[in-house]
Amino acid sequence: MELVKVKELSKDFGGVKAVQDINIGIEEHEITGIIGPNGAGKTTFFNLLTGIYTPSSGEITYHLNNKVSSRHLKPQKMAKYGVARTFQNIRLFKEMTVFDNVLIGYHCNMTYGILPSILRLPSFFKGEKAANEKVTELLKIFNLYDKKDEKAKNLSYGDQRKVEIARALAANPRVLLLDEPAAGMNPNETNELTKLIQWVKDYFQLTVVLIEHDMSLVMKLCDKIFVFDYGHLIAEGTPAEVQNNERVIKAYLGGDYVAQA
Ligand SMILES: Nc1ncnc2c1ncn2[C@@H]1O[C@H](COP(=O)(O)OP(=O)(O)OP(=O)(O)O)[C@@H](O)[C@H]1O
Repeated sequence: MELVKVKELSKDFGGVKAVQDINIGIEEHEITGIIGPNGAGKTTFFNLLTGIYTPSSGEITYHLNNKVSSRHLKPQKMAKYGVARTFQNIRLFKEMTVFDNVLIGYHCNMTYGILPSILRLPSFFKGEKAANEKVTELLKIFNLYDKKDEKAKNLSYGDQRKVEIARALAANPRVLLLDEPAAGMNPNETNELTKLIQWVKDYFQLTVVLIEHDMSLVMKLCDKIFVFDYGHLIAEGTPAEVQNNERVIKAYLGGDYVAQA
């Protein structure tokens, strides 16, 4: 079943056509990769998917609990719809602890309002307990529990990326969008992350969409790959299909990559 349908989607910035006439469907419970050279339009596409940008034309439709289409997409509403994301440039609260950074992701799940918090009503304590349990579970999954009281800024780059993913998962999403999750990671960290993404996808029954330049991660993880170049969709298919696509080889991967793959 298609969870996200993108129809004739375009985004212009003045004269720059960042995304042009994209038509794709994202299947539920699959890992979908968006790849392409620098400037191909991948991040712009994510920003359209999460309501940061409004399309110049075309439409995005999420088939979640309710049908949600482009004109209702707003960044602050995405978590409520069941869509969470991470960013290419890590956006943690650097002075806050690892635990509190992940806890923030949970806040949109809190069912009690401000009054129960102020009055310390039972619903407040119940909510706090559930939040603590969820954050603890996620930190253990990401092997970060020992670092829960560290300030985020003191963690390695790889660990900061994991905190960001854990924070996105704390919102209990159905769709997880990862913008270059392995950027800045060494090969061991990338390998660990590759396994983790697969694991959390299965465990939390997620639909994952990721942008990534690291081809080892993309080729191992993705069920389907869409290749962008100059804002256009130039190819789509399984990792094997995409690797052997002439247009992709020319535009992006290069002959060397195919030899390694
Ligand atoms: N806010 C903006 N204003 C003007 N131009 C923009 C804006 N955002 C992106 N662009 C332009 O749109 C094109 C696509 O950029 P985008 O960042 O989406 O590419 P990308 O595939 O994510 O690249 P990278 O892999 O380097 O992150 C580029 O030419 C970029 O300069």
